[in-house]
Amino acid sequence: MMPTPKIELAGVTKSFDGKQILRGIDISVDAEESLCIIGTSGCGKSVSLKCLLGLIVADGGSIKIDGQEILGANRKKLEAVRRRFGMTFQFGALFDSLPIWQNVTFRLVQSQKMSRDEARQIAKHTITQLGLAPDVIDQYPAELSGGMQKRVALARAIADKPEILLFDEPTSGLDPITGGVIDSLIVDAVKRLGATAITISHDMASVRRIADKVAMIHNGVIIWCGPVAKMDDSGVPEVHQFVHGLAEGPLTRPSQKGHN
Ligand SMILES: Nc1ncnc2c1ncn2[C@@H]1O[C@H](COP(=O)(O)OP(=O)(O)OP(=O)(O)O)[C@@H](O)[C@H]1O
Repeated sequence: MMPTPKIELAGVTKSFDGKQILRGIDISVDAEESLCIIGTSGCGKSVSLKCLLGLIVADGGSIKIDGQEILGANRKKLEAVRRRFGMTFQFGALFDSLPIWQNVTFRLVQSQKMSRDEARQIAKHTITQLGLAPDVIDQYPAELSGGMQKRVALARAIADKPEILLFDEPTSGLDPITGGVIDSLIVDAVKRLGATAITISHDMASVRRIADKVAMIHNGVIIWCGPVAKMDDSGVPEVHQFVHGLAEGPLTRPSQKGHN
């Protein structure tokens, strides 16, 4: 018998103000698998992850975690489900007014009554695993470089050892070397935790490092999903154009051609 997928979205739809963004998203991710979602800007990658987290309520379809339906679940159930997720957001990941140790252990302190010393120890342990110096825990986000802030955001996502990790453009805005370091930290963390991961990325080098499986969203549906090794010969013109960053192809909108 096939194992139950860890995460399964089936026919997920979502419109905003009459505009349909998701037209029936089907995604299945097995336990301990790492999926990357790709697609042009505004195609609905973040909306899909937010539906999965219950931050946005999908209009229709089904969203299951370990075979349990969560679309339409009550707040209590959603909160319990959310606790199983670690997430790094694309923007504004850290709380500027809190020192790094509080940023990293924010959820742990909230959900478990934990002493200040214990929280500081966990923060120190987690950030040093990610290659930051232990004394960084007493600094504030504004004192750190972009790459260090991404490591702190990653530390926060993994500090309470979640089963599922979601990353929204984890390497955006980083130089390629720092981006590569963050990618390998993500791969290590996912392996170490035995977590299931979904990452949104525009950076194809990063996708090749992180993904077991890749799914591309276009016009509100998944137009291709397959192992990362098959991405280069998907046979789908939109995937080919995106993966190779070609200016010409089916994804190029008419408004971007001529007319200027
Ligand atoms: N809360 C919201 N209210 C109204 N429209 C929204 C909302 N959230 C997203 N959208 C719209 O849904 C579309 C998809 O947004 P989404 O953030 O998922 O894109 P994306 O694929 O993640 O893009 P990018 O790669 O640029 O981050 C956009 O047109 C966006 O304006």
